[in-house]
Amino acid sequence: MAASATIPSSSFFAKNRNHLSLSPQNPFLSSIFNVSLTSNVRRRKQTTFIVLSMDAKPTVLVAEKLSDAGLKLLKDFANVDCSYNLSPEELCTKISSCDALIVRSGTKVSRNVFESSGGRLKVVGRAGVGIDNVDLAAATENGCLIVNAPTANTVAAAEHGIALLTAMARNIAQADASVKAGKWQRNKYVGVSLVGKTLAVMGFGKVGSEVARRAKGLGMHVIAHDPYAPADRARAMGVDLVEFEEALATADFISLHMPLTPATSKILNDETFAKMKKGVRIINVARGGVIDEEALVRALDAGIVAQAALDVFTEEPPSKDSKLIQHENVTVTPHLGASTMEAQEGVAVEIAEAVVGALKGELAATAVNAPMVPAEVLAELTPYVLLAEKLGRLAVQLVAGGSGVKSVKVTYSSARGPDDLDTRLLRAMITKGLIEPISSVFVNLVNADFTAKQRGLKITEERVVLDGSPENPLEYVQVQIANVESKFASAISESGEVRVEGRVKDGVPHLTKVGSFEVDVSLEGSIILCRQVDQPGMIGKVGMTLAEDNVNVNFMTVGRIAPRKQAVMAIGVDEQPSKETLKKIGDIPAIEEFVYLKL
Ligand SMILES: NC(=O)c1ccc[n+]([C@@H]2O[C@H](COP(=O)([O-])OP(=O)(O)OC[C@H]3O[C@@H](n4cnc5c(N)ncnc54)[C@H](O)[C@@H]3O)[C@@H](O)[C@H]2O)c1
Ligand SMILES: O=C(O)[C@H](O)COP(=O)(O)O
Repeated sequence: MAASATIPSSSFFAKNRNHLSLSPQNPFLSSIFNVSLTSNVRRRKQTTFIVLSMDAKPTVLVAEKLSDAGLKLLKDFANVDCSYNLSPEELCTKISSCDALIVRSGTKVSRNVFESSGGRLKVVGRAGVGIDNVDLAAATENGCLIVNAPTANTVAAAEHGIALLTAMARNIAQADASVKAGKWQRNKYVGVSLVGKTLAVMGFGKVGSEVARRAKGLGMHVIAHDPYAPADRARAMGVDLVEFEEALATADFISLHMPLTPATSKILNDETFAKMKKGVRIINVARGGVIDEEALVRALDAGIVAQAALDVFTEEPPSKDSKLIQHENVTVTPHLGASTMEAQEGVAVEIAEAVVGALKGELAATAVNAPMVPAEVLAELTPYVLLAEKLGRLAVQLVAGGSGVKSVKVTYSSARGPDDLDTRLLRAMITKGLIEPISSVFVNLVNADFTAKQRGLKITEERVVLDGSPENPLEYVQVQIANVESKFASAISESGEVRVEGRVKDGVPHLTKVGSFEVDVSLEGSIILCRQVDQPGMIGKVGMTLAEDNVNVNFMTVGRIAPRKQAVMAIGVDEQPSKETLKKIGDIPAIEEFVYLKL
């Protein structure tokens, strides 16, 4: 009857720069990928499992050119299929045999791609920043993790922005073409100076702030508009954060550095061009879609915009006879912002590490559609995450019929302040525990909230703040399911819900309450709950019945209202008892009800 810990301590975690490495048996691994070290690719209901057995490597499809350094990292871990220029149909066909996909901005990762993968595609790595070419909603619905490489090309993009700014101001591209055409037009290509001019940086994030820093070095007066940027960061760089309208009205140059979102789509349009200073110059190394390109042609023709320098387009490549591309006051490059040797090597390594990490079950620091939890927080939360899933599993199995579960309340009790506890991970795992035993749906950290919503499962969370030393992140977690009947009446609390409560003891999750009965059983193997009239010999009788079936008991406790009154016995078992054995337990005269629960 000795308890045994399921979570090794120090060897369990191996931290690296961005990730927390976890052993293959860990909760995140199974949560994100359902990886098994021993099984081969197999179907579980509708879900294909990724397999990391020694002889079955995952397959990574690299759909756009990636630097050798990144490819090498991938090849050390996976089978790598470099297939460039695939048509959408070819991509959909290939994807069903791939566990991961790596793209740049040139590949549309549409809903069709996720649906065609049949559940096998577990991670898409975007070797760059912008993820507007990936259908994030479809990825999330299909439980596919999206990671990007958000930092390695920042400087390259900023340098390209400055290159376009200076080239445009001095007509470099046009003058170059003219000289090569045998002309010598010194009067035609008189430029404008930058020093003392106002540059409005629209989007003061990574690239925008690097552009601002460089423009200050050129002697420009830099202002920025970004509704989400902290003013003190801008102030520290000598940049004034201003409202959108002010930026439009005062800038001599406008450089765009915001992501393409529904809010920024065509943010420069007829109406906004009309508010600009006559003769303004526009630089775009963000995304083509932030400008209404037809309106820009009109503004150029009207002389509102004197010049534009564009690296990105609504459609890439743009049509050859596009009026915008051919406009004599427009300088263009074919989406070269991130295209330096250094940046490409950087993004390739960054994305390869993130994809390999994700395939190993690590939580990526650059996850776009899953909770990003710092490694040290994750290390502390791990046993609680395991506890959360198991409590969800137990609670739903206690419900008669199971599927009527609609309203779940989770209570986290902690001596830490509410801001110190990120419950997204815990909520996702409770959701997984609640849904998986009663459905064919595969739930992971990526799709947990979506799946709960889709099933009409409302999960409310409550914090109980305890006095005392906040040594542990949590004291207990309680899961209550309202408006249901239980197949084990003793699991119903005084207030009428199915209730289970658990704690982590010495790093091991324990079930500590069922209904209003205190119990104490480590959450490993499976559990038998029996309600009986408290009397001598009960532990022996049940223990012997299990022993006769060669079922090993790993833990056993009795929680009772009072001596010789009603009691709930919780028994942890390593093996599944046979039906006959369970019947024999039920037939022991003092046992009033019992339930067998798989963890
Ligand atoms: N041309 C290229 O090759 C290339 C290379 C790198 C990045 N990019 C693009 O540049 C853009 C910026 O990249 P980043 O790495 O700096 O991203 P980032 O997330 O660090 O910065 C984007 C900034 O835009 C701000 N923003 C959001 N909505 C805004 C709005 N309505 N108005 C003003 N600001 C708004 C955000 O608050 C954020 O600070 C992205 O679109 C990215 O795809 C292009
Ligand atoms: O968003 C980005 O990172 C840039 O636009 C670069 O895109 P690319 O990887 O296609 O060059």
